[in-house]
Amino acid sequence: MAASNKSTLATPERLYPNLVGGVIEALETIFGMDVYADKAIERLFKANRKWGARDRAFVAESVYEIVRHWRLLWYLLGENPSLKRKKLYKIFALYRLFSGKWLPGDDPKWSDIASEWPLIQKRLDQINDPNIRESFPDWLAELISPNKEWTTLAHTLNQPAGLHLRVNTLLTTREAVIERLKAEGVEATLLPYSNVGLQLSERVNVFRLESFHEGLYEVQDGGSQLIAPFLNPKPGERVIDACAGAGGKSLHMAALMRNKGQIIAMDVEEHKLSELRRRAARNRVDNIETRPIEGSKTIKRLHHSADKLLLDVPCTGTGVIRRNPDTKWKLRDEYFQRVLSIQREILDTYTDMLKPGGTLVYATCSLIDDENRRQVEAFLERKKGEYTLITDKQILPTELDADGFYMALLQKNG
Ligand SMILES: C[S@@+](CC[C@H](N)C(=O)[O-])C[C@H]1O[C@@H](n2cnc3c(N)ncnc32)[C@H](O)[C@@H]1O
Repeated sequence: MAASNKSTLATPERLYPNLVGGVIEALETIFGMDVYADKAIERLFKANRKWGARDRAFVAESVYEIVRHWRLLWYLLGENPSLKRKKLYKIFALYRLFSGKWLPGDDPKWSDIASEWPLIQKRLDQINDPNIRESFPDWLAELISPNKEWTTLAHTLNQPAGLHLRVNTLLTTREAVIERLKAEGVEATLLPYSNVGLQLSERVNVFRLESFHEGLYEVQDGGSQLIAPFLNPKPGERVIDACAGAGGKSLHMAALMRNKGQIIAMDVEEHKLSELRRRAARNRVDNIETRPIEGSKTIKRLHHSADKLLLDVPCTGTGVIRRNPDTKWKLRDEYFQRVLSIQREILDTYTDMLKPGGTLVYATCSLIDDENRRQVEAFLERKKGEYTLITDKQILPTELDADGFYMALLQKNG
């Protein structure tokens, strides 16, 4: 957080106590009850239906910014993190001052923080450690930072992410969608690095637009839009998307395949596949068949059946920290180890579904090498010459306006 006088949102004329109270309540839920920020905010909004768009934006922005800079704010205060209300109000006030936002100076609630400001500024000037400055736990920074410009990357991961769309080329073109959005009052421009991508000039709720309900586009980060073309599925092929979730990449592959051939979209969570079916109907995609994974039999039945295979595996989500800043505080080593072992198992067993000579993409939204290149190298070694790594790529938010992704293209030798 750079001290600045600019707020991305209109600052309310007053700091309404109920809104500030909402921010505090959300922080208590996030840190005290281990609830993700988006869910905590959703809950808060449901309980306060009278809040208007501006109120909601104020609460959401304040909560996200405080979560992003949680370590730094407590460091500046010179105290250990606490969930005591009084302390949280102090953290809120510090966040306002620090980001150059207006704080009512004559309110006694904020007076002590205002008097501590010179000391706080001194502490700030003396920080040399990027993990404190950019608020990352040391253990996580150690995992992400090797071979990367850490200071810049950590800073970039604290910038709110933009809103990207993937245009459904089965129904329309990027240019036509730009025009359509304009008529609906939304400004969009071409996303330079994805030939189906658009970026919106401001965050708007596109889900309420008619153009969205017509299936003309999906909300999908630009980095994520690079994964389906990396596998390059062709019309008429049989493709398996083994960790399809709600189908962001299945739908993209269907468009690349011109709706011809077959995509088998699998996941261990059936509710995600039912969301995928809803999205497919909206996108007028009819070459996707969903199949829940109920055990090893589901995989065995598809032995040697796919021309192409996408393994978009569960991961730590460290590439999407811009969107989910609480990952920094919620991620535990135990979960990290579990995810590594699930990835290993998916690689070892799901690759049986690929035909000899077929290609697969292993992908994560992680910035940690253990989940990425190292995971792939270990797989190649275990499989002793059965597979060849064709190429791999790490997308960094410092290089593209995108979330962080890793993708590796492998061939099953014939
Ligand atoms: C990164 S997400 C997939 C996102 C999705 N491909 C998309 O583009 O929207 C990983 C998915 O893997 C699923 N998953 C977790 N464990 C799995 C397993 N053992 N086999 C298959 N899928 C699994 C999760 O439910 C989650 O939907």
